[in-house]
Amino acid sequence: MTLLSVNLNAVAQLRNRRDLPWPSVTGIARVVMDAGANGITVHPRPDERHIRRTDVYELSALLRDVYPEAEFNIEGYPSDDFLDLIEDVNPQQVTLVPDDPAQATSDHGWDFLGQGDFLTSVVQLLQRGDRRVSLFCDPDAGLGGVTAAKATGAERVELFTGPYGACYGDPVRAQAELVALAETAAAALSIGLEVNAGHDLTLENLPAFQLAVPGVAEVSIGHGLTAEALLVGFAQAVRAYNAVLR
Ligand SMILES: CC(=O)[C@@H](O)[C@H](O)COP(=O)(O)O
Ligand SMILES: NCC(=O)COP(=O)(O)O
Repeated sequence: MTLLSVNLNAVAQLRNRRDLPWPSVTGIARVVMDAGANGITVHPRPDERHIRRTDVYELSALLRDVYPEAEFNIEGYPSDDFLDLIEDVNPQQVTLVPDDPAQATSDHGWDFLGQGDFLTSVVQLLQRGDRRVSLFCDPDAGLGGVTAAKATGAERVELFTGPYGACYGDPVRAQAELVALAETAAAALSIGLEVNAGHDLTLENLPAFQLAVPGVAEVSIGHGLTAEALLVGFAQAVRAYNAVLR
C-alpha cells in the first residue's frame, strides 16, 4: 500500500492572492485528513510565495493535536533558516531538495556523489531529532546514485516524477520515464532504502506509475490533486451560491 501525503502549496498560493484568510491552509488540511489522507506535505520557499512559516507552525499544531497518526512532511533546501524551522516544528519526515531560491519549482534531484559529504552532515543533524530523512532523487539515478544516497545515512529517497508527469499525451516517452523510475526504485529497495515519489503526479498518470513502480511507500501530490478538487468542487460551489441568490 502506498500512502498519500497531500501537498498544500497550491492552496497557500491561492490564499496569498488576497490579504484574506481563505482558502484556509489548516482548514483544507482538516478536509484532506478527514477524507483519508495519510499526511500533509509542505515545501516552504524562502520568498513565502505559497506556504508561509506561520502555516508550518499552524499545520504542525493541528496535526499534533487533532491527527496524531498523520505524518507531517516538510520539504526544502537545508539552509540555516530551513534547519531552524525543522528544529522548531520537528516533523516526522524531512525531504531535502537541492533547490535554488530562484527556482520556479523543484526540477532535479541531488548529486549524491558530488554532495555526499554535505548531505551526510545534514542527515546526521536531522536524525538527532528522530526524524526520517528523505532525499530528492533523479529518476535515472540508478544503482550508483542510490548507493551514494544510502551512504549519507538517509532512510528514504523521493523519486522526482516531474519528467514523467510532463509526458502527458506522449505514451512512448512516458513509458521510457517509467522504466527509469522503476529501475531506480528497484535499485533503492534492493539496498534497503525506502522509496517515496512525487511531482506532477495526477489521477491520470498515477495508475500506470503504480503498476510500473512497485514498493513506493508514499506519494506526495499537490498541483494535480488541487486541480482535481477544483473540478469536482466547482459545481457544488455554484449550486451553493445560486441557492443564496434565488
Ligand atoms: C519537491 C517537489 O517535488 C515539489 O513538488 C515541491 O514540493 C513542489 O514545490 P512547488 O509547489 O513550490 O512547485
Ligand atoms: N514532494 C513532491 C510533491 O509534494 C509534489 O507536489 P506537486 O508536484 O504534486 O504539486
